[in-house]
Amino acid sequence: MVLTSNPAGPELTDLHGRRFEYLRLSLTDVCNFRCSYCLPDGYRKTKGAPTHLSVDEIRRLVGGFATLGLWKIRLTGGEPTLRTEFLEIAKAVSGIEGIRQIAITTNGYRLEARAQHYADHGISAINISMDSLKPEKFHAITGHDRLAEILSGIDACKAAGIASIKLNSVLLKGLNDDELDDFIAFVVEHDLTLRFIEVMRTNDNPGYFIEHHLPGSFVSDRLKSSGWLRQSRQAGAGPAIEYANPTGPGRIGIIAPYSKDFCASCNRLRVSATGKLHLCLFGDGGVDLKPWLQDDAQKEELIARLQKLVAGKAPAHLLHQGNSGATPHLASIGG
Ligand SMILES: Nc1nc2c(ncn2[C@@H]2O[C@H](COP(=O)(O)OP(=O)(O)OP(=O)(O)O)[C@@H](O)[C@H]2O)c(=O)[nH]1
Ligand SMILES: C[S@@+](CC[C@H](N)C(=O)[O-])C[C@H]1O[C@@H](n2cnc3c(N)ncnc32)[C@H](O)[C@@H]1O
Ligand code: SF4
Ligand code: SF4
Repeated sequence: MVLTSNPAGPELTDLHGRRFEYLRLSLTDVCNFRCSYCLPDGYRKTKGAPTHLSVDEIRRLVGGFATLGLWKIRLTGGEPTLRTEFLEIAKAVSGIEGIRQIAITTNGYRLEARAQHYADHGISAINISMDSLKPEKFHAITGHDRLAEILSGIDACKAAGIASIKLNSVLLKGLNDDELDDFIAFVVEHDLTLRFIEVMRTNDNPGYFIEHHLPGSFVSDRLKSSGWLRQSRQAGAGPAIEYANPTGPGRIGIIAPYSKDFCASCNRLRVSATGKLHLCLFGDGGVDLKPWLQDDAQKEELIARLQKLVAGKAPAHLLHQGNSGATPHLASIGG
């Protein structure tokens, strides 16, 4: 039996029997990196683009979701830490009744200096993107020579007592697939979890996808042959299948959206930086929630709207048919 986190209250469910307890909230589309699979030409401002949600709008939004049983919020982007009110937002969200975890996904920007502030403002889980352990290759993939900063940022997160620290590496044929053993040695040495993400096709990267996509089995075959043990999924966890080192510390996860039944256990929703609800990473253009975030008195209306919209979530993405929905790149929606 699955226990609900909101036993007395309403829930967010869809017609395929999935319950949603995890919100990925993008704080900004802006990014300072130029990852080759995401924003190879860097962030470009579009004229007349809608403004991002204010702190008050975010508070109302998360309050509505929390009433519907969502307890985990991941702040993402673009690069979420570039948002000037980042700490204020983290603090505001962590104080909302029912919210049990504030997580962030970051490229590690200024992490060493800021990790303690993050912890002090209620952030207890940090996922850090790190696509290579070789400085030159890291630079080539992200457009920035900042691997050393990430490494010292990881140490700072540990020192700040961040309870969960994970690394994300997009698995890229011909770019970092030769580093698999180095990544494994790194997580064992540093007692960390690293997840390999299969590169996903978006509307902007079809050629790149064909050139660099590698199935997650490239990693799982290697792990299984060395005796790594597949773990069961934790409550509220993302879609990664994780393996534990049989002889010591370290975990490796695989996020394989092209694998069978990947979407059957989908437990997350997304809201873009401008306040659009996206039912799927590869869905349509999203539904604007801003009109229901203007006054605290709109909460009942917001909740009713969320329940109605979420009920209609599609069963799965259509990536196998080469259909990435309306998603130009993952920075537009927060990954
Ligand atoms: N297709 C798809 N990819 C996802 C989904 N969730 C996460 N990913 C991919 O995995 C990347 C890293 O996810 P994270 O931001 O670290 O979040 P998470 O995997 O939910 O992390 P945990 O909460 O620590 O389990 C995302 O940016 C996406 O590229 C999902 O629901 N669908
Ligand atoms: C969109 S970024 C946003 C947060 C932050 N800027 C970062 O890079 O961690 C979130 C995650 O999406 C991953 N990502 C971006 N584009 C991707 C793609 N096309 N396929 C797979 N993962 C992708 C990144 O590697 C990163 O781990
Ligand atoms: S993956 Fe993250 S860091 Fe890289 S360009 Fe996209 S949003 Fe920026
Ligand atoms: S692709 Fe869409 S339905 Fe599938 S797991 Fe991701 S968000 Fe959920």
